[in-house]
Amino acid sequence: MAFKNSYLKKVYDDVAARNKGETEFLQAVGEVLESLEPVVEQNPDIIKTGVIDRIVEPERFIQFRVSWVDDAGNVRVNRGFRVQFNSAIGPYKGGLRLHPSVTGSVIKFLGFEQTFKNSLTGLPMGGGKGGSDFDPKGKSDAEVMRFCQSFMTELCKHIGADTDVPAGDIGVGAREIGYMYGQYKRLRNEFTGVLTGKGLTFGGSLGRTQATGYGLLYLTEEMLRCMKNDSVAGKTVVISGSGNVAIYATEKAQQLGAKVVALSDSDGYIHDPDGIKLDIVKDIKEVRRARIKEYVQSVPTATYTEGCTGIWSIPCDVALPCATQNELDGASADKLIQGGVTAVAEGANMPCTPEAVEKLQAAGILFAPAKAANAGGVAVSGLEMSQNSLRYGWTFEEVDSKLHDIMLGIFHAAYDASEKYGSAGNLVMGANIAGFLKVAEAMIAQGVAY
Ligand SMILES: NC(=O)C1=CN([C@@H]2O[C@H](COP(=O)(O)OP(=O)(O)OC[C@H]3O[C@@H](n4cnc5c(N)ncnc54)[C@H](O)[C@@H]3O)[C@@H](O)[C@H]2O)C=CC1
Ligand SMILES: O=C(O)CCC(=O)C(=O)O
Repeated sequence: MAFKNSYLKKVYDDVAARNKGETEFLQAVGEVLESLEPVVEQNPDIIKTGVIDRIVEPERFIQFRVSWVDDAGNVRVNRGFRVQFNSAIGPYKGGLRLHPSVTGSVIKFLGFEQTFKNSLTGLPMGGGKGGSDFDPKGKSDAEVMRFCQSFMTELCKHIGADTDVPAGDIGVGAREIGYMYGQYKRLRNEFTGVLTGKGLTFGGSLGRTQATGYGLLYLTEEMLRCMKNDSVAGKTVVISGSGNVAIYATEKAQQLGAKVVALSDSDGYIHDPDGIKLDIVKDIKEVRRARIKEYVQSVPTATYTEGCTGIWSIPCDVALPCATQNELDGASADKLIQGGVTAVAEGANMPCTPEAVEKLQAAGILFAPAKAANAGGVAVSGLEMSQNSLRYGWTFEEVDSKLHDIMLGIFHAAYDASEKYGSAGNLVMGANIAGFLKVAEAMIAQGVAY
């Protein structure tokens, strides 16, 4: 990390010393602190409030044992986490990830980012995140249910509709939220909006399934319109991943008139130059929970290639990384630039490495960071909380129109902050600053012992 400001360098060094080896968390903290240099320069009094020293330390970090019994009768043990990062502007809010790569560092980076993302939505939500190193791949429905029940048996002691409201993330969709909600209700005997992403028959919001992918395209469209007088229509788009975010990003991109030519999973990627047939992908991923390579059995003109990073060699106008953190590195950024990319927007959380972001920005590529670009999911989660509190449900069109307005608001908040703090068009800096300022103001108003 290259800090010009000695105070920010000291904050970063303290975080690095306290969180040794937590590379993902340190990467996320370093990026935000770098963005705050002009804020500290313009308002040196902020140092005395200690708000920056406080915002990088989670309010609470919970780690717990999750034991469950597999179909063969064996006892299995996983590690569960919930980080309650910041509650200055609302109850902790953020998803749960089930993936073998989950560690304390991954959960902390996600919870830290969530704090600023939630602030950008304009809704009253603090930052949190959780999950487990449980691997849902290859598990039966009954095993997933038993795991989710055991996980919630501990998690329910720490969450609540006005305290902390988890939702889905990688490996957690409608099925897992249903099992967890059922267990919460059994244990607590209360029907509240304690989770979002719920099924539509028990308090879920229309539009939550589509929200992150649709929101990503609403923001990308606004970025192209305002910064390049252009639009998504007619563009060739490459999207990584083939989960919730990637599928609904593809759907909205196609509705806006773009051609999506590639998708991937953790084994490899498909390239369909004629345009991805989304109904086939939905059947493979949402119904059969199978691998993306099966696509070429239905579409023989498409190709399948093993490995994840090759997808960025496919020439495109717009690239939307929607799989996982650090999936797009400096070499992949070079390939995208050579392939003529003009805009990159992050659907996943922190999918581009710092080197990739630097290269894309230096090449003049429009770049929308995750905190802004993928905030649509949590925004509609916030709308689900509102509907639960009202004991009411809005139509799909009502939710979608609010989502659209929120995403445009996020783009303009980030753009305006980038201008005000001297880096017009640098949306990484703008999103970090705009997200930070609201949380910081609330923390200062609430006093030092939060
Ligand atoms: N679901 C949501 O509402 C939101 C999700 N996100 C982020 O979006 C990303 C994707 O999440 P979801 O779509 O919800 O998860 P998901 O579990 O529905 O799908 C994840 C997909 O990524 C693929 N994948 C995993 N590692 C990969 C790799 N190295 N290369 C290529 N593909 C890989 C998986 O095979 C799967 O198809 C994550 O970073 C998540 O944190 C961000 C905001 C909201
Ligand atoms: O809907 C939510 O509460 C969380 C979504 C999420 O995990 C994210 O924005 O990364």
